[in-house]
Amino acid sequence: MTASIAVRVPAKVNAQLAVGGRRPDGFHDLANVFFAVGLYDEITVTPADELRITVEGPDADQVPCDRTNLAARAAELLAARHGIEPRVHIHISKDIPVAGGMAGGSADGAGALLACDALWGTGASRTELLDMCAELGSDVPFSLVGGAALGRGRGELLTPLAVGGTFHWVFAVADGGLSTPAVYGECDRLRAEHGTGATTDDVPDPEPSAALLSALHDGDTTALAGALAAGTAGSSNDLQAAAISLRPALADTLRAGTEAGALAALVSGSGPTCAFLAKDAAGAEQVAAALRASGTCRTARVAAGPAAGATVVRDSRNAADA
Ligand SMILES: C[C@](O)(CO)[C@H](O)COP(=O)(O)OP(=O)(O)OC[C@H]1O[C@@H](n2ccc(N)nc2=O)[C@H](O)[C@@H]1O
Ligand SMILES: Nc1ncnc2c1ncn2[C@@H]1O[C@H](COP(=O)(O)OP(=O)(O)OP(=O)(O)O)[C@@H](O)[C@H]1O
Repeated sequence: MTASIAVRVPAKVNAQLAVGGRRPDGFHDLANVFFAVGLYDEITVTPADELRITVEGPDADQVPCDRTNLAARAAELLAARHGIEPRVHIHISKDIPVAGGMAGGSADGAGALLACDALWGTGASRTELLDMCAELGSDVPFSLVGGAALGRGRGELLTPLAVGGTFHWVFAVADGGLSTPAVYGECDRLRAEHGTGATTDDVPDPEPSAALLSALHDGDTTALAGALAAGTAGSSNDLQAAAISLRPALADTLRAGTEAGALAALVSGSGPTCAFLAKDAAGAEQVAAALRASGTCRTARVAAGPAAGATVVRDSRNAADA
């Protein structure tokens, strides 16, 4: 039987994204409260003559199938570290919106790393995997660990967070993505325009919100809704103003979700996906239906969390699949 391993990896929303000044290396220090939700990409690896990527799913045409794909870069990185050739076919079944601020590419990078490590028997430790994830991108370590975590540094230095319940979210998926560097750049531009300066000398160090962390810890949806709306300009996401500046129609999407009964509305990470917190599963379905009917987004998806991180779900070398 051909060996084949499949890994499932969740999307994320940033419950808080406090953005510090631009560092000399171009990145921004963050207090990034990552929260994994139950929307998944599945990455399947099988031995092949050479590295090959295929993608299926509604947005597959927007995903590169060359070596710029984060999954291909992950396989090459792992192979280079172990002095082997990355002879693997990586198939991505994509359900996470592309360039949507939900770490879809990062999920594929983390998933490919875990799957190839199992396929090749390279036996990387958790620390080595996390180190390679950080090399691939700031969001990639969280895609591996999932759950909820506070990300410091550029987001790669993770501390797991305890979450005391299930939270129900709705995600309004936009037509077309937003470039993450462009949104950070717009955040810097807006800060400079408002006379605050944009570098680490000018902007206070980002700090996690105590109220938000305790709402997560207590599983308290009402308290979390309050904390999501409590940051700069009415959002816990410091990139929200920049995303709206680049895509003004996002303000209409946020309003439509709020009018539909969402407890809180915010841009997910660098956007353009908008995230809405709902009271419960039925409330989430209701907000999603209203958003779909509002004409302010391409579609709306419901997802609960926290969701587990990258997980092997099929291994043809084992009799029992997960
Ligand atoms: C917006 C978030 O999704 C929130 O979790 C992340 O901060 C983005 O993480 P990512 O997509 O993994 O980003 P990376 O691939 O590491 O970096 C892409 C680009 O985003 C900008 N970037 C990213 C992370 C960070 N802390 N500061 C930044 O300024 C930089 O211009 C960088 O060149
Ligand atoms: N496996 C991948 N899946 C999706 N996009 C990829 C992948 N590999 C590389 N890319 C490129 O990365 C860009 C950003 O895609 P991605 O879906 O990761 O964005 P994102 O969800 O906004 O990321 P983040 O939330 O981490 O900032 C895409 O436009 C695409 O060109």
